[in-house]
Amino acid sequence: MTESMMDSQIIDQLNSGVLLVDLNYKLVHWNRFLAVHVNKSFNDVVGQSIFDVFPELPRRWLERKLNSVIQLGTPSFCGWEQRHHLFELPHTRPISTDSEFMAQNCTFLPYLEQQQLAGVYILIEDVTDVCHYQSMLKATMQELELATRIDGLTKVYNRKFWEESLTHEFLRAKRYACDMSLLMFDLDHFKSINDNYGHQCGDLVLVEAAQRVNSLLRDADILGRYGGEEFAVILTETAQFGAVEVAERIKKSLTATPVVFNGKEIYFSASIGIASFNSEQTSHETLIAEADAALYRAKSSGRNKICLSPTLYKCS
Ligand SMILES: Nc1nc2c(ncn2[C@@H]2O[C@H](COP(=O)(O)OP(=O)(O)OP(=O)(O)O)[C@@H](O)[C@H]2O)c(=O)[nH]1
Repeated sequence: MTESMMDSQIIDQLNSGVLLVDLNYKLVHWNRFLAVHVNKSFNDVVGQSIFDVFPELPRRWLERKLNSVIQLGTPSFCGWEQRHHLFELPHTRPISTDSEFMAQNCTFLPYLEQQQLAGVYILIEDVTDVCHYQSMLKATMQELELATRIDGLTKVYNRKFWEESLTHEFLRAKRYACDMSLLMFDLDHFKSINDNYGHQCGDLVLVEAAQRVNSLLRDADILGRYGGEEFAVILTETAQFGAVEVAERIKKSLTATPVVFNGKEIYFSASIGIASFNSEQTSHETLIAEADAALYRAKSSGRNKICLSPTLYKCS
């Protein structure tokens, strides 16, 4: 057995495509893997241009690639992350993937005959599994990243992310002298809802309150769960007057209809504190402290009220 016969037997056993083109891009050889996946025997295609056999190939790009291998005599590579596939070969994996075609890593190697460059070998490696698992990993990472920002119960932002956002918005407002307001609201007598109807009912009220408020806000506003039954909203580009309007809407929406739990109607309300950005405030914490003080006044003046910071506005 000659060395070249052994080579071609090994090449035929490979679980990757091996294809040889001459300097005019005509097919000189391909292995069994390709014959199976293209569903054509080598004899059907020998001597034909690679671009006729695979009309889907990006001709200009591939010609440039092959030319550089021919001219420089050095290998080249195209991974699936750059191009998912070059050749439209079906994949045979029993997994659902994003594409009906096999994801490929393609390597281009100079082919020498008697020390002379005579063509280019193209190795086609099936990386459908790698591509699939990478996509799954990416999706999971994105979900995880989202989970670190979201409150598990109410699905609004958690306190950590919300406070980071406030830091950012505060700096922006200070730098560009923008309007910005903060609403902090706390459900009234929430303990008695838990005590009278159970924690599941309390949870339902929290979820419903968050949803109602979220539906009233602009896309640029940032709603977060600050703690237990306390929420906070950053109203970007919103001065005090606008913030009062939003607070009135929230107050109305929360009290308008009850939550129904086990056939019982549970009415609920919230007390709301408002603080607006001004250039004398030194940090976002000042703003929180002012909104919190206003919320405290809303509670102590009877609940289901809106109060502004500082005390220049009477609670309504
Ligand atoms: N169901 C439920 N209850 C919660 C959750 N987080 C905090 N709480 C409850 O919320 C209640 C808050 O009670 P308080 O701080 O006394 O406030 P309140 O009863 O709303 O009274 P005011 O705020 O003064 O109107 C406590 O009973 C907490 O256990 C939660 O995620 N789910």
